[in-house]
Amino acid sequence: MNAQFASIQRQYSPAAQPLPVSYYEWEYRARQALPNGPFGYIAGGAGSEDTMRANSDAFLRWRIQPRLLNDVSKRDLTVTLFGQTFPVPFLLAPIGLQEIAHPDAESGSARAAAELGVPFILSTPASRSIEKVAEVMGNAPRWFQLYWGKDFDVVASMVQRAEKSGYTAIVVTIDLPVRGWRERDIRNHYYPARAGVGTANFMTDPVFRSKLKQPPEKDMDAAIALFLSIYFNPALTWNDLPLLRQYTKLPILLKGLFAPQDAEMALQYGMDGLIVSNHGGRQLDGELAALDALPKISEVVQGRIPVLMDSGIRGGDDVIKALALGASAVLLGRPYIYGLAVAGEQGVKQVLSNLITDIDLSLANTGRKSISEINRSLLVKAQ
Ligand SMILES: Cc1cc2nc3c(=O)[nH]c(=O)nc-3n(C[C@H](O)[C@H](O)[C@H](O)COP(=O)(O)O)c2cc1C
Ligand SMILES: CCCCCCC(=O)C(=O)O
Repeated sequence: MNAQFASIQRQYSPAAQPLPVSYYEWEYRARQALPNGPFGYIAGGAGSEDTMRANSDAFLRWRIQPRLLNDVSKRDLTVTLFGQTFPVPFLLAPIGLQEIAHPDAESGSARAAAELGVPFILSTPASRSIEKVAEVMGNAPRWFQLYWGKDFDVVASMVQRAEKSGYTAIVVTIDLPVRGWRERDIRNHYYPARAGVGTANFMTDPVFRSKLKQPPEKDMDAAIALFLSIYFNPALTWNDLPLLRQYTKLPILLKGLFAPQDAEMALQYGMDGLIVSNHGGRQLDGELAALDALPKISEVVQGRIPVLMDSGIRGGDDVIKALALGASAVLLGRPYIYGLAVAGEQGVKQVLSNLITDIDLSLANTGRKSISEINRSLLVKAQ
């Protein structure tokens, strides 16, 4: 582990500050910190939350079989994606509306990520703008997640703002043509976007603003109505994808991909990367666990483009299992938002530094020295 992580680990060690350690403690403390509405929005999934549970259960069906006596005194956690080398094999998943968790919001998460060199993926429905987050991150690595709404002028404008502000990849999320059936939100009557939460990238967008009769500062209701009317785009198809290429030179990844046939399509359409994800079980209950979908997708792709994965990553062993099943890197979702909810930026930093240490120790205990040495031979199916 490099000295920077070691010193942050000491600075934020649970002994020095009474912050949680395990995922379950963070979740418990977040539940205490937040009202029902925001907590349910973050923690909840679609329907009866079968898929959300399946995401975690899937990791239990694989067991790690270490190979020992292999001098693991020096270890390398780096991964290289699209020519950029990152110090750890995970990125922060795009999570919108972060101000419902804590006033530090995306600025806090992005600052914590930047301090540790963990790449941060900013969401389209963020509560802090593309430019604001770029400002707090300096030169630290960041990608932009795109919800491709109904108004392509606005979509293109956001992508170009991201490119100009130093984001180095575009993640197009394709698994939200419409909102999922989220029972906790229905029960709690919780629809924060209707109150304008998560609209920072729209309210600051010159093209979006040009479509309003009055600026949002003068008529917020009309601005929110326009946002809601263009946000979801159930009509999007594969044939729309080439258009995006005309507006950016950045690598384009598709997030939310599940079927091997769709992986074939993504290759045909020249996509640069894929993220196997079921949105943390928030969209379609009954879907396969994300980890179970990963091996077939990586078999189709055969290493031609990076395949990333999220939905259910909680600890270092989960990261190792996903990498062993073909992921080039993984995305961390809810765990860091619970860190944000409990202790703002410092909570995120603690969650990240714990995970980094956990991955490092787990790697050593598998008998591997580097992420590139992780492969399928590390795993056996649990009986
Ligand atoms: C509160 C919340 C908001 C999210 N917002 C977005 C988003 O704006 N864009 C996106 O692509 N995915 C979004 N996701 C999905 C995450 O990127 C990721 O796929 C998911 O959290 C992975 O599941 P896990 O957190 O259970 O590991 C969101 C997830 C949560 C929990
Ligand atoms: C109208 C705003 C919807 C935001 C969806 C964000 C997301 O991906 C999620 O909640 O999941």
